[in-house]
Amino acid sequence: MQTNTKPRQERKHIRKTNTSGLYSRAFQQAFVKLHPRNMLKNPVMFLVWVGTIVTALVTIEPNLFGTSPGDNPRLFNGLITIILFFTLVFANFAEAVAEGRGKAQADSLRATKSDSTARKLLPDDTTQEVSSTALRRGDRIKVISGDIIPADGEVIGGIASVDESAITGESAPVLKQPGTDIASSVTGGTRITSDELIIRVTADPGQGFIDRMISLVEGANRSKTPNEIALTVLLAVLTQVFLVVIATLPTVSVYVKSPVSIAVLIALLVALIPTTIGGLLSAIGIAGMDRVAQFNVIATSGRAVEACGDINTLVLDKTGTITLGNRMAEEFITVNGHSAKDMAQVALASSVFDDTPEGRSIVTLAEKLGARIDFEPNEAKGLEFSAKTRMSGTDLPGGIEVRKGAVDAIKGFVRSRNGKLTPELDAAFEKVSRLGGTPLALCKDNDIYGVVYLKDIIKPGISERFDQMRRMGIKTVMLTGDNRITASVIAAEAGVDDFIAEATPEDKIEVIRSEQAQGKLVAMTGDGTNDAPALAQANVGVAMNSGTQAAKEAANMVDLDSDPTKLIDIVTIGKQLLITRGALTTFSIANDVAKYFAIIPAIFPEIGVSALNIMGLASTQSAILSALIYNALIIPALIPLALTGVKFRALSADQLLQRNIFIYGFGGVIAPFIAIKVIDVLITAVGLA
Ligand SMILES: Nc1ncnc2c1ncn2[C@@H]1O[C@H](COP(=O)(O)OP(=O)(O)OP(=O)(O)O)[C@@H](O)[C@H]1O
Ligand SMILES: [K+]
Ligand SMILES: [Mg+2]
Repeated sequence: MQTNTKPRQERKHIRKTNTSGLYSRAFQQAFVKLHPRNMLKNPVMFLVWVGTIVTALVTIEPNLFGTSPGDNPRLFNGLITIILFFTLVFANFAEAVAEGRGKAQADSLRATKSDSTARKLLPDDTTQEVSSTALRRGDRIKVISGDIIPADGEVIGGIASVDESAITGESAPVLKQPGTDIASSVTGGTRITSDELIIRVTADPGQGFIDRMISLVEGANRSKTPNEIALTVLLAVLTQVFLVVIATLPTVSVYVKSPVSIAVLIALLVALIPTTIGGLLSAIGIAGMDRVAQFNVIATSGRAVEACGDINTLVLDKTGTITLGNRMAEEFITVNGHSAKDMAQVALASSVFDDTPEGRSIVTLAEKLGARIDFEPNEAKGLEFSAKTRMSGTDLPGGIEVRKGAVDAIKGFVRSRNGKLTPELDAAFEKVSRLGGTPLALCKDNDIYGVVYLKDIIKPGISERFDQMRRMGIKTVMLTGDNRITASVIAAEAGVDDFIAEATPEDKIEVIRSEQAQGKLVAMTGDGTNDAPALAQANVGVAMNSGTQAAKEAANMVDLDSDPTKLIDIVTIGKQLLITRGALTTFSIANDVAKYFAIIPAIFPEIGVSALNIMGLASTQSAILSALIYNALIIPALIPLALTGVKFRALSADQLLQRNIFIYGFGGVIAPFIAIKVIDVLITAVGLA
């Protein structure tokens, strides 16, 4: 087996979104989002919202809820109100920036959509000009070179090249023709660049692929993911606990003769409840979907992206996913005393009707070796390759049957016609298999002529990717229709954990089910109609954009670049999303330690808790304001991290947890001590407190 030693070509396809004006629009949105209907969705921030209103009231009338202590309660309460207000604005800003990136992408997609006129084919095959919005599922339309295809559909006539760059960003035109699974589906909004096509419309207006993409990247129907809901509930419970604790403080404070004003209580509450993660939570989720979109993958829901982070098992095809997949006939190995010329002749006859890349490469090699068609093609009949029979071939005039296919399939064919099998055949089969190639046996009636060596190459860099997966605790399973020896050679070289050889399409769904029965979450890629049930069964199913409509509908993600290895990148993004959320939650809660040390001694200076005043803050007021200012500023400070995700390393879940607790837990305790002290010095210097 030869492998390419060139470094792996990075096929990143990061989509560029126009970010000019993104921040100013997000800043405006941050104010719009202050509407109570919006704030209610986030219990932690809603409490801050209520607190802001109360502090605003005691700014206007300091004695509204009992007397406010201090020299100038109005100034102090006013400062608290401003800081709380900005805490809300910063949290909304985080969400708006995350949403804004998706909106920019939606706008660029929308630009590809235009209400054009379409040529609808009437039952008598004459054409009628109609508006593209009048087209319905089932209509037949004609598109000619230069047209924007007005709707999603299946090609039922003609052959033409189509520029799909509007959705894939890839400028090379794609050939479209009827019949073939892959090449017969077209997407509305793409442009036909040659010839003409007859298309059967498969989507009503507004329901097409681009329409769905727009609403997805816009987050129009984004709903919270299960993990996000769980965390929201946890944060709400934590918030309630602090609320109860703070509510008992006035009683305590009367007892220790150190009255605490309502504004101070609210400041203390806001400092202690998890506003950092509460403010960044939805931004983290939106950014995760957005990162997937930047990889040119469209996810149908945030849930799907998040599920990627929990994946235990990755099911991958061999041909085209782990290997480059353009299997070419490399060599004909003759058996049973047949000459090379005779074998080439039979190989050509077996493949003239075989339209697969394998079939075409066999024709090319046979012709190179001098073979020529020596029968009347109109009197012969082609037998298409199927993954079930694992054979293809031609019925020649005069009842002669020429077949090629998987060696055991051809052996079965020959045996059923009382042909003889020789050890020579097994030797040729083994030779090709041990090279990691696909051996195809070739026969004419019951006589075996030899073995065709279909050569394939493992994608450069793929074994490093599998190593990465293993370190993350993800099991990789390779599925192939190929024989056991070839499968084991490729599996060993690529470094997958497990493989299944001689797999039928049904085996795929079986593998997924059995992994799921053990409580595993499974991800897979696929493109054919065959794959649709397996894509639906998998927890994460990624369909290739080049695939059939059925596969795309069954999947929860569509890869616009049709690159099966993208699944590995998506899993990484999902993991990163979960890790980012965990890290920022840890950080947010660890922050409380420092805020506690800053505020409690400041509130109760009389009763000796000043022993806690290890920070040596200037005054009660300065301590409270410093803690609150830190609490507000930490949100925008962490927006970049929330949007890009914490730096990702391929480690097991346990190692990652340890590492993150160390960095974000320990860092979360230390950072506010320093920051609050610095803010205290600054605001004292400018005379604010
Ligand atoms: N055009 C063809 N004509 C005859 N036999 C073929 C042809 N293409 C493939 N085969 C045989 O059928 C087997 C099954 O093919 P199938 O496409 O299901 O699996 P595969 O391509 O080998 O594996 P993978 O699951 O990685 O795609 C192949 O291993 C090969 O032996
Ligand atoms: K807080
Ligand atoms: Mg295949």
